[in-house]
Amino acid sequence: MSDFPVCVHIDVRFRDLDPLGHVNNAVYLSYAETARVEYFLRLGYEVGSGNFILARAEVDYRRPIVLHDDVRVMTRVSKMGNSSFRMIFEVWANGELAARGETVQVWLEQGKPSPLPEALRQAIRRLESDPVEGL
Ligand SMILES: CC(C)(COP(=O)(O)OP(=O)(O)OC[C@H]1O[C@@H](n2cnc3c(N)ncnc32)[C@H](O)[C@@H]1OP(=O)(O)O)[C@@H](O)C(=O)NCCC(=O)NCCSC(=O)c1cc(O)c2ccccc2c1O
Repeated sequence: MSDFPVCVHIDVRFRDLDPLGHVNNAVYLSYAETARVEYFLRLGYEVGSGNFILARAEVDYRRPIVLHDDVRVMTRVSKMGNSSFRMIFEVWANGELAARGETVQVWLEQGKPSPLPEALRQAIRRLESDPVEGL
């Protein structure tokens, strides 16, 4: 199994649920976002001249999550491109895989896709213990 450098605990809120009592599908992306933001914080990388934007998100749903489940989300970088990089995430509920997915982030400078800064690559290299394709 991959080693994820970041794992966050999620408190499932009543408003996350659909009328059947399951966490709504769109909410999984906000859980993944919580882990992604924690990953960026852990990188300690100061965004200077540019910013990230999310270009793509996909999710495979494996089992429902309900209120009071013990939910954890893990994430890591899986592939570095030129101006983009991919992250995978897994959502676990009570020790079972509930969903996994992937997002693509693009680095923008003056609003245009630009080569990922070398300092960002180095920060990711420091945080990740497994090899990352393209890094
Ligand atoms: C995303 C765009 C800026 C792409 O613009 P454009 O199409 O002109 O770019 P290129 O064709 O040159 O591609 C550059 C680069 O990106 C890869 N790529 C582009 N689109 C995709 C895609 N759909 N899937 C996969 N990969 C894609 C492409 O392969 C190139 O990769 P290289 O590595 O080879 O260079 C433009 O389409 C755009 O602006 N789209 C709208 C984006 C948007 O509005 N997103 C939602 C809001 S942002 C957001 O929600 C967000 C969430 C977070 O959790 C964040 C967390 C932390 C920081 C920021 C966050 C954030 O912004």
